[in-house]
Amino acid sequence: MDPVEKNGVIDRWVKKHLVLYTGATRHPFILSIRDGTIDFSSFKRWLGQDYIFVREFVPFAASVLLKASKNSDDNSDMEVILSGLASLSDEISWFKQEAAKWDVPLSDVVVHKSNQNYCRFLESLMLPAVEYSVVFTALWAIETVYQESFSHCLEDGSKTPPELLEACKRWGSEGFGEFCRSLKKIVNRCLEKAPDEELKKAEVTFLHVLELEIEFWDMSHGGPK
Ligand SMILES: Cc1ncc(CNC=O)c(N)n1
Repeated sequence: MDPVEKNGVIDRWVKKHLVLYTGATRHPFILSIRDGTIDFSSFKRWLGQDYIFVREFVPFAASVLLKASKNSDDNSDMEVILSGLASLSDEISWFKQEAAKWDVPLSDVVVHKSNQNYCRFLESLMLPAVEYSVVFTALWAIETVYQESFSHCLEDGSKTPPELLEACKRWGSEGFGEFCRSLKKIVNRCLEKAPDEELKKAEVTFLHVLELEIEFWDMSHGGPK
């Protein structure tokens, strides 16, 4: 086995699509948090939209859990996803608390087009016919973009405003990093065994997540709409 093969499919894809990957994980929105120049109205816009996204993400994660219980050849997959679902329960409470702190009325957030597109994409992945390896690739990518983005705002030398540290720690912490590494191991295992056509589908799904994440950041970063 050559060293590239040994690293697994995911590392190969990240290398192959590094420009898009970096576009999602080092977006100007994130860089503005890290260098302290962020406009708080952008953060508030992100907060309201992401609360809506996360509420849609819960049934998606649950659909992956369901597929794990039926298709997985490793019964620890289910435990990993279940722990993710448990954190989402915490996360929803956090969003509500944070929104109150920032005076963002969650009940009347108007869903932005980019968010709607992303949620529609999640819905398409919830269909029973979509393969386990494909949905797991999406789950890994969605979580990892946030992990890589927010951990960047906690690194030495970052000037993240203290008001935003808690948000950054939610996804940038070591615990969430460990969770993402567990997801990556599972995806690599699934993809190693996937037939070529399924592998191609998973790669396209990965790229689609990156594009949707970039559009999500764009929406937060841009002017009021
Ligand atoms: C747009 C987007 N992508 C990924 C995440 C992280 N997953 C769950 O919280 C998120 N909250 N929002």
